[in-house]
This record gives sequence, C-alpha cells and structure tokens, in this order.
Amino acid sequence: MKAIADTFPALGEKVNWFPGHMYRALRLMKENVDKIDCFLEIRDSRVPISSRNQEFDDLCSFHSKKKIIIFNKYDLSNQRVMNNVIEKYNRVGIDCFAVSAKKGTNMKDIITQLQQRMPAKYDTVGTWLMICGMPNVGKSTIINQIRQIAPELHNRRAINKATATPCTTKSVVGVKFSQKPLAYLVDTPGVMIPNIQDDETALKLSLVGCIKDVIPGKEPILDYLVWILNKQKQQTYQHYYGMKEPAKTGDELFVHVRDKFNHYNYDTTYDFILDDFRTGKLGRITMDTIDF
Ligand SMILES: Nc1nc2c(ncn2[C@@H]2O[C@H](COP(=O)(O)OP(=O)(O)OP(=O)(O)O)[C@@H](O)[C@H]2O)c(=O)[nH]1
Repeated sequence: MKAIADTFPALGEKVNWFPGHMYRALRLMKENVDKIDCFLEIRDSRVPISSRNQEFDDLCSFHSKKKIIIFNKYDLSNQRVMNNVIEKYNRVGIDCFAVSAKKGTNMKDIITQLQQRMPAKYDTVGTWLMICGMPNVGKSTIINQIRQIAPELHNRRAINKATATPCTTKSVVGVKFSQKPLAYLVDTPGVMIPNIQDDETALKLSLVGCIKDVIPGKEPILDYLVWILNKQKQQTYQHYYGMKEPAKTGDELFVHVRDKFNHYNYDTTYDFILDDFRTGKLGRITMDTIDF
C-alpha cells in the first residue's frame, strides 16, 4: 500500500469569509439577545468542534444566556466519535445532543427535550430559543422538522425552504413550535467565524459546505478530503469508485473518477466527488477529535 502523507497540502493564503450580511446578522443577534432565553447552537456532526462559533459563546456568556448545542447531520458522522464528544461535553456541563434532521433521528422527542431543558419563566410570554450556527449546518431543516412534528400547531407547512447553498436565510424569523407550554424558535442566518485560525479548519468547514467551495478552491478541498479519509482509514471511496488501492492525493482520485465516468469538464469531477462525500456515499466520518 502507498504511504499516506503526514500532512495535507497547505493553502497558499489564509481563508477569510465574513461577508457583510453575516456581520449584519451578528449585529441583529446582539440587538435581539435580550428577548431570548436560550441559544440553540446547531453544529455539524462531521466537524463538531470546528463548526463552533466563538462569537455565539461570547454572546451567551456576556448576556448570561443558556446554550444548548444540537449536533445535526448525525447520519453522516462517525457515531462512536460523536457519542464520545457528547459524553465529554456533558461531563463538563455542556448541554448537547445529536440529531439528524433529514433522516428524523432523535427528532421525535426534540420538542419534549427542549421543553424539559428550558421551561418557560412566564406562561404568557413563553420560552424564546434562538437558533444559530454556521451556514449550511441545517438550521432551516431543523426548524421545518420541528414545525412538522409540533403536536399543537395547525399550520405545519414548512416555512423555510432548505437548500444546499450556504447563507440562504437572510432575515430573522420567529416560529411558534409549542402552544402549551408556549415556545418560539427564532431563526438566524448562518454566521461564519470572522477569523479562521488555520488551514485545516478552513478546509474542514469547506468540505462540509459551511464555506463556499470557491473560497479555498475545489482542488485543495479534494486534497484534504483524500488525506483525511486515508488518515482515518475510511477508505470506502476506494471500493465505491473501484480503485485497486487508496489514492495518495486528491489529484489521483480526480484522474481516476474523471476517466472512469468520462467527465470532460474539470468542475464536473470535483462536484461529483464532493457531492458523493457530502451525501454520505463515501462513508460516515467525524473529522474533529476532542482533547479534554
Ligand atoms: N444528510 C443530512 N443532510 C442534512 C441534514 N440536515 C440538513 N441537511 C441538508 O443540509 C443542507 C443545508 O440545510 P439547511 O437547513 O438549508 O441549512 P441552514 O443552516 O439553514 O443553511 P443557511 O441558510 O445557508 O445558513 C440541505 O441540503 C439539507 O437537506 C441532516 O441531518 N442530514
């Protein structure tokens, strides 16, 4: 078997993606924080640590608000690693649980869980939960699912169309999801970290779709994908694409897939592989490790 490189190819320059609407979204969150009882931070289970946004933590601690973390896309993650992350978080007093909004995993009792964790201070006002998270982590899908399963609501129509493009939620919306006790969800647009510390975090976040592909470029994202899959010995891709042995680089996988499927367009091959990864065809993976 070919040797796996110790590290992935570095990016030429630092990735920074914090467009104006994210800045405005953060400002709006700060303005509305007093109306909120609790933050519901949605993270991606494939990057449970990297999809943390320090800005939300700062907001919570500054305004003494409770925070519950929901690790979404559990169906695409490594279950063993994720259960370990949740156990460790719970041990240090961080309230969190995992769901798959798309598959419905753990979604049935999400309303009960939220009602139990955040009982309303005043019955007439109800509990106000602000959903926050990076782009594309599944905020709209979660809200839609909660609306669909909310037992006491008449209008269960999905209010936000879930899309695969980051940052489609551009305005703040309040949604009643429980009548007795009264409870609301406040949706917010996806907000990235203003300063991404390192290449690896940027590439992980791009791989799961929190950052647009064009920002770091598809080539380094694929290089990183091959590297992390090999590093974690998650070589489902080898069999999936009918390779004799694991690819050593992104380029090797690119050439194999391009020739196998007769792609003659550069972007088609990249999109094809990245989409296979993002929809779980190349196996379940959690890229972060927790070190406490
Ligand atoms: N496999 C899987 N896909 C999911 C899950 N939840 C959401 N998705 C998909 O992830 C993509 C993004 O979901 P959205 O709900 O639009 O994400 P968002 O956080 O609201 O995105 P922004 O509005 O851009 O901030 C869509 O293609 C969803 O179908 C999940 O639990 N599992």
